[in-house]
Amino acid sequence: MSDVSFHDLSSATPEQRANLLKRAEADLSVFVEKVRPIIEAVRTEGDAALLRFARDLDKADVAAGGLKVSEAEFDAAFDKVDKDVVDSIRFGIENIRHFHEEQRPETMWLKEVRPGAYAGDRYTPIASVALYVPRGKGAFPSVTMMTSVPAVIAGVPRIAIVTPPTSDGSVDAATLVAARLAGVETVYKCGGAHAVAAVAYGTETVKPALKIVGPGSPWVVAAKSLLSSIIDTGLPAGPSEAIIFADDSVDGGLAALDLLIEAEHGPDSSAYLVTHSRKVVDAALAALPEHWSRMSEQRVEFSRAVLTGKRGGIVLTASLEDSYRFINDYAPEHLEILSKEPFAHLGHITEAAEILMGPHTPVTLANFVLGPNAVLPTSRWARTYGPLSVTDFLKRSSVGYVTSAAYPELAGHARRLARYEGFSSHENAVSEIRDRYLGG
Ligand SMILES: NC(=O)c1ccc[n+]([C@@H]2O[C@H](COP(=O)([O-])OP(=O)(O)OC[C@H]3O[C@@H](n4cnc5c(N)ncnc54)[C@H](O)[C@@H]3O)[C@@H](O)[C@H]2O)c1
Ligand SMILES: N[C@H](CO)Cc1c[nH]c[nH+]1
Ligand SMILES: [Zn+2]
Repeated sequence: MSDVSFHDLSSATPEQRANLLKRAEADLSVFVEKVRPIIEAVRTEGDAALLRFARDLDKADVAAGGLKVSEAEFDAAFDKVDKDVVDSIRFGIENIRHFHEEQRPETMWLKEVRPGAYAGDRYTPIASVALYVPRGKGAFPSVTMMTSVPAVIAGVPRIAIVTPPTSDGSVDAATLVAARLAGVETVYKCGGAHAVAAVAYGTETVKPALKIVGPGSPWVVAAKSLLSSIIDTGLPAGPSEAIIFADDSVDGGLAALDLLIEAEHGPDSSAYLVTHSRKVVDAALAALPEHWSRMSEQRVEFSRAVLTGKRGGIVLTASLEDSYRFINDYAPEHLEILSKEPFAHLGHITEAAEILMGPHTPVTLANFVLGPNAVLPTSRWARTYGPLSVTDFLKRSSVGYVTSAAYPELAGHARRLARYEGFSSHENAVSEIRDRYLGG
């Protein structure tokens, strides 16, 4: 398809190259300004604002008093969802659980740092967490699985899902099935910026939470940025993005197939095929029309917008090293390494939130059922954040214990440093005054 964006890195200026790294979240200013009054309305009006935004923004008819999903709605969801889909949700949850159980740290460890002096860490669950499950350009039982399972493993006592209602005022049935199978029973029918405000401030129905995690549209991302001093907003997960990296050992048609996976999320997604092989580029371009012919109209529209726009397409590099450099600069949310020898490339990649190895590990598998978490940092945040994990639902306290035998040596050194820093009370607390009380 000739209108697919094509970028030849060997002739790109530094500015053109820098532009390729920009995501939709690079400029949230328009969203931030629109979101500000939404947040204020939820803060001051509570449930009434949530019901109004459900009607005006989600086009959903939620009854007064109906913001929380009832037991009966949960039960009915199991009748609505195809049994095979329920089986696949169970299969996914099982793998996600196996994977995340490995992440759970020991409740406490203590190390003897000096004879008789101990120091370590203790982990306890965060008291209350909200899980954002999107429902704009698709339904996301998978996000329900990815957020709920680690929260339950961490032992968070109060977990609530917030998700936009559909037009009849219900919540996507598979989302409810996934929530219950993962062990979460509280679901509120609100989404977008208003949901973030609701869990930050609390309303008559929605209990406030200490933290919100989960991906969302720029509306959600903008609200999180405005509310980050009220509620912990966790890792930044915005519109989906992927790099499909191919060396010259694979078919470009396959690379094109996988390029479309994340490109179909929405027009604000980002997706590049990165390769130094002309042969791969030509085969990918030739294959795209056939792949598009097998997709729904809406997903063609979304992925075409991405691949013909400023945040997607094909990047032809000068060499393998140039490909590695571009990928590390870009720091993608999802990275596929399409190669007969994927592990030969792995050591060259340091900046990517998820790295999927070889042609049998397409992004789809990891999005749904492989086990690792598919809630991942976007917009280059993979340079400092990792995927959502059990530790996102825990907090860490340091623990120290000094015995009388170890005390004198530590006190002597601490005293000197306290004096140097000019803290007389700190110093007194480890001087001869303290010895008086300890009977020494
Ligand atoms: N990074 C990740 O881990 C990850 C995982 C899954 C999905 N995603 C991404 O999450 C995003 C989900 O977005 P989505 O749109 O499907 O669902 P969403 O739930 O995030 O957004 C829909 C909400 O936005 C609100 N909204 C829509 N238009 C609005 C307006 N004009 N003013 C105020 N609010 C408005 C709606 O009321 C609705 O509640 C996608 O971009 C997807 O790619 C990311
Ligand atoms: N690709 C998304 C994360 O960016 C996860 C997902 C769920 N469903 C489909 N895709
Ligand atoms: Zn996806």
